[in-house]
Amino acid sequence: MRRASSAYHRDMTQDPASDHPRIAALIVAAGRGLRAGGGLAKQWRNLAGKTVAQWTVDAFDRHPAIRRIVLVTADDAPPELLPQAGATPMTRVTGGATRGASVMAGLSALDGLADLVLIHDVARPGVPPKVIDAVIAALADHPGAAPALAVTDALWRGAGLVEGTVARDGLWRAQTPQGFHLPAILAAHAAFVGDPADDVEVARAAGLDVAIVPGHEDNLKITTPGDFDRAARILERTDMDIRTGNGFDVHRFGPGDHVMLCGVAVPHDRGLQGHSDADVGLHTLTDAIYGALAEGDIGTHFPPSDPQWKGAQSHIFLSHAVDRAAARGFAITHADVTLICEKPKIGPQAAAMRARLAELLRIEVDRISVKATTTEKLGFTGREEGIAALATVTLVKA
Ligand SMILES: Nc1ccn([C@@H]2O[C@H](COP(=O)(O)OP(=O)(O)OP(=O)(O)O)[C@@H](O)[C@H]2O)c(=O)n1
Ligand SMILES: C[C@](O)(CO)[C@H](O)COP(=O)(O)O
Repeated sequence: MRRASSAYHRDMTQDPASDHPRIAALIVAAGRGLRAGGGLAKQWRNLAGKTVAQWTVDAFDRHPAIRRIVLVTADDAPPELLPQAGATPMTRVTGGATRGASVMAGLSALDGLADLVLIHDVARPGVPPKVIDAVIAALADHPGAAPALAVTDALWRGAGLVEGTVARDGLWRAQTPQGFHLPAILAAHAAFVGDPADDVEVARAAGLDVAIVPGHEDNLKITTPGDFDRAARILERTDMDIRTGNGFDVHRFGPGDHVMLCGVAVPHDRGLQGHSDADVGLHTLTDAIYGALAEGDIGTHFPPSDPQWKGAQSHIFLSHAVDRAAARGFAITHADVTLICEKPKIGPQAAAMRARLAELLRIEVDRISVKATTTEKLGFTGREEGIAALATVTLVKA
């Protein structure tokens, strides 16, 4: 049995002889969603900004272990609502009249192209990465693995009146993805007669052991109309992307009668030297934003070798970084700048600097901190040879 490893990389060789199993996600989306009502099948409906199917595809697309996605849909799936592929290759195949038939269509399309397959309901858009991780990890030791939650409420039998209580010990609420070694589950589905509740039933009928791994409440299946609101709340909560960037810069003193710091001209008996106006505070903040975006640094976007930036006002650089963040859907929620110098004194200028940074970052002034420190006469700032600056920014994409 080829062992699943935690060291998955999308750029691994596709060589079937590789030590790493090739893992595919099979997303079944050929159902009619009758219990959810609303006309349009539930997987094509909008949920917190994108279709249910797009959320589900994205959950597997961004999981680093998944090499390939097969999406199973009905022939009449609305073309304009089909999910877009991301970095992971995705193919679409036509499903059947039952869930089992749709799974079989997807498995057949994957034959020979994967070692492990994770079979997932499109109607579970909030599947957390750690649930996918747990299924994959368990496949190292078992031919099948599936997430589930222990039943915690009392269970009754009855209709209108309670007729009895059912022992809940050892009962589980089954979820997906249900993961298997592909050849084994393909053979199991091919041999199965009837309409299985899920792939675990098929696997067990073929004598395959299926390990139970921890499921998650966020992995709910949208089944009835009320599930849409619950799923939207989960996705809005879990899809937040919060980033921190840091920056550091130094400029040396030279001749002059002021220094530019955080966009404010501060009178001083020397100036700061640099290719631009040498505003060490703005440069540091700009680098922090590029860092949070993982888009290089100020030199990447404004090369010092380019004469057009000679003497440039540094707010141009900061505004570019702020525009990049906005274009990527990020809001800057906080910036903290520390200026390191013996002189000039920063305290009397800090309010003006915060106000200018609020304009440039386009956020409220109470989200901006400007502070200063000395190095106790130690080092190059202590000897008053230059000014150093540190910055930290927080970016949030909701
Ligand atoms: N012929 C079918 C039937 C179901 N499914 C998929 O299997 C999963 C099972 O979830 P379920 O809630 O039963 O979906 P539906 O069958 O669409 O819903 P309903 O039973 O309410 O019609 C869903 O992802 C559904 O799209 C499928 O691919 N092909
Ligand atoms: C596979 C499944 O999601 C496990 O919980 C479920 O059985 C499929 O949906 P259905 O509501 O039982 O049709």
